[in-house]
Amino acid sequence: MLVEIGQGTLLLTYVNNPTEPVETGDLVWVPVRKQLHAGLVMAERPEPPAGVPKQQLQTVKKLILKGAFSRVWRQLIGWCAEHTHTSQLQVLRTALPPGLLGQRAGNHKLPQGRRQLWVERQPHPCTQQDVTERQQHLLHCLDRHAPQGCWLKDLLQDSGCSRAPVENLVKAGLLMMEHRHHIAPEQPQLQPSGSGHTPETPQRLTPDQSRVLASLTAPTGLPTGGGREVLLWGITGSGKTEIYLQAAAFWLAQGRDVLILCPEIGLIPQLLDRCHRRFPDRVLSYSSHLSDGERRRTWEHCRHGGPWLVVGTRSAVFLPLARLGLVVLDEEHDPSYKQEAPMPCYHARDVARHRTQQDGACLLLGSATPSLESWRRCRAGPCQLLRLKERVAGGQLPAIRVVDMRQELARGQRTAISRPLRDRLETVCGRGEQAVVFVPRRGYSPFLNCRSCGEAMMCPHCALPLTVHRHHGPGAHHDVLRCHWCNHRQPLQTHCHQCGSRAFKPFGIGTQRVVELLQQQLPGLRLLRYDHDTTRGKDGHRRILEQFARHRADVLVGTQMLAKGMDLPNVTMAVVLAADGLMHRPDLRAQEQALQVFFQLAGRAGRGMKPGEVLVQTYAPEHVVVRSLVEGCYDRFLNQEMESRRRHGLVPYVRACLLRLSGASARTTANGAALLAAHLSPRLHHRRWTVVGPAPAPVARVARRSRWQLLLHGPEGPLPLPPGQELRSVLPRGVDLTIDPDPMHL
Ligand SMILES: Nc1ncnc2c1ncn2[C@@H]1O[C@H](COP(=O)(O)OP(=O)(O)OP(=O)(O)O)[C@@H](O)[C@H]1O
Ligand SMILES: [Zn+2]
Repeated sequence: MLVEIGQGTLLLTYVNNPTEPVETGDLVWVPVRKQLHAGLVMAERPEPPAGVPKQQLQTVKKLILKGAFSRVWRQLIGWCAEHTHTSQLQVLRTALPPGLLGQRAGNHKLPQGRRQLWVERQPHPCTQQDVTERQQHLLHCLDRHAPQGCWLKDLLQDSGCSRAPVENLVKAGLLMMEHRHHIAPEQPQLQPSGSGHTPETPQRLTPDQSRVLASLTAPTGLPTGGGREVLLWGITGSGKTEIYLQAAAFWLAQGRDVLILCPEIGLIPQLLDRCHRRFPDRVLSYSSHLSDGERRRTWEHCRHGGPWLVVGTRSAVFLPLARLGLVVLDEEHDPSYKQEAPMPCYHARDVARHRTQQDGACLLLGSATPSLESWRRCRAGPCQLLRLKERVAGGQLPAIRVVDMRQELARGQRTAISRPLRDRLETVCGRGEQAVVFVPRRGYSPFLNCRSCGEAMMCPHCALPLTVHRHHGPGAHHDVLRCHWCNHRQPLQTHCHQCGSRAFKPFGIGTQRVVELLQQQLPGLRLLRYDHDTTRGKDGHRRILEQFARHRADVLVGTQMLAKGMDLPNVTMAVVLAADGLMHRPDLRAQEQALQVFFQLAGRAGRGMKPGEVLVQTYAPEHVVVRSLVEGCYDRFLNQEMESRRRHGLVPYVRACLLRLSGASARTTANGAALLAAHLSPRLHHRRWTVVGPAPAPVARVARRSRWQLLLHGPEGPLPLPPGQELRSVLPRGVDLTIDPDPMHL
């Protein structure tokens, strides 16, 4: 029994309830220290665990929900645990909505619903006997429309059969049938607050879009049970979203559920609005914007009724949708699909792929700038490639102009806003059009230097400089220092703690600073800021985007969230204020990711009838990333990068795994890393894996904890790691270990 107590989750053993026996997958009440807690039955065993006398075990109190978790869903959790080297408990903690387990007897209101008959394939059929034609037809209907099972009444309706052949199949051991609670979809969720949606009809597809949709929905001829994977590589503004929606309509019409994942919470409101307009009553959402109760409700709805269209972020990939037909990963290249911490360090794309294979569903990966991993899967075979090479309205991709900041400097221009940028912004906004300006960092400036000794102000808890944030009061402003990693805040000091000097200078630029500079240099411009600090709260993203869409501002200055998904016809200019920071990060994927962001950002300009333009400020105009952007050659970049990775034996041609250690004591953590390396090396060597390190992590201390890491490299295939328990037993007390297979940052 899995029981959540306080912050932790435990696996406990109970005696089954004699009057109302419970089974694997049921949600039940169990006593823990004289209080009732909700628990999930994970497995049934004939005997108590070794060494535990049966009379010491307590008894299951009461059933809450029969069959709360299906066999297929539990298999998914098991697979994910194995794949991420995590316990099933930890995967469940990520996969379940907050507060589903736990001690909440009072407010634990799960919808009860009516009891109805549920039919599914017997997982291990024990007979091989012949079936009649009618029975064959029934099995075929079930496999095609509901491989995970369905309500008896739906199956009868779907197949046009009577109940007798179903019962015979149950007798023959090919099907199983049981009572479950069926919750009618009386109140599908929850339209976003304050938005009355006018229904919307599908758009007439362009010939290119029609071709893509036709191949997506064509019968595959795949044997039942197999999944299918498609990469939709469509340039920005080529109408991918419309294809997602029409593909969703196709699967919904067949009674199958559809899941659309977005990499970032800021993208959800717009997409959700469109889905609500297109499919009133069918739409659910699941992201951390929702309250615990709302998330639990979505979860519950997923198990019943439907078919649903769910829009969500990463963890929505675990929702218990029973008849999954289509999973879309929009912006599939986005690194936010990977969970870095806490464990399980899973990639939503891998989980989605496994699910779609399990359920005989379609996985649709959409991007204007596909990841190297997905591109490789296309070339190697398992993934089908569909392309959209034109913008919907036949509009051109915007022209890209590079401003060489070295020349600007030589001309005596010392500010971050170059002359060409100032001129273009003035012209564009003077015409009544709008611009977006991308700045990689938020805040006023990324760090504060002492002018006398050069010392940067560091966070007292982390090995990182503090960021300057400016607060504007009436008529005055004051600065505070903040750590973006541990949230530490402190007032600006008046003198340097190293040399006593009072001369401080903020270094580098963040979004706040750019707004201030633009205000000074183009006083008439109306500006809005779009970053983590200005989009707090439930409707934060929607609020700012709506203001901008209503032309309450001429320029939107923001971080990466600006680059994604925004579809505003009046935006004709996109600006990369400082390209260099992103391109030169010490990371294997730095170039690929920088180019992805730049292409995405460029794609925001000129989406309507008016042509767009892009301006990139950089000190390295001849850099391969800048050149690829200017020439519009993402393909070429991808192929060259892939060839270079192959030649040098780098991911994705090899596998990697990062072992991250952290502990309060620097010495003990370093010691732990060395012990772990010594323990692993012989075993890994044997399997042709190598250990790089131990080394301090790139950020060697966060929130007062030291961080070390071991990087493992080896041939493709399974990770030759012993179980996490064995690894942890090598470590000194107080040192934590995170296992991150296929890490995004190398
Ligand atoms: N068949 C169509 N007819 C008319 N307009 C369309 C059609 N398909 C899409 N559009 C419109 O074209 C615009 C761009 O489409 P969409 O946002 O789907 O592109 P996208 O490929 O998802 O772009 P990005 O990758 O940049 O987010 C939208 O305003 C959309 O409403
Ligand atoms: Zn800190």
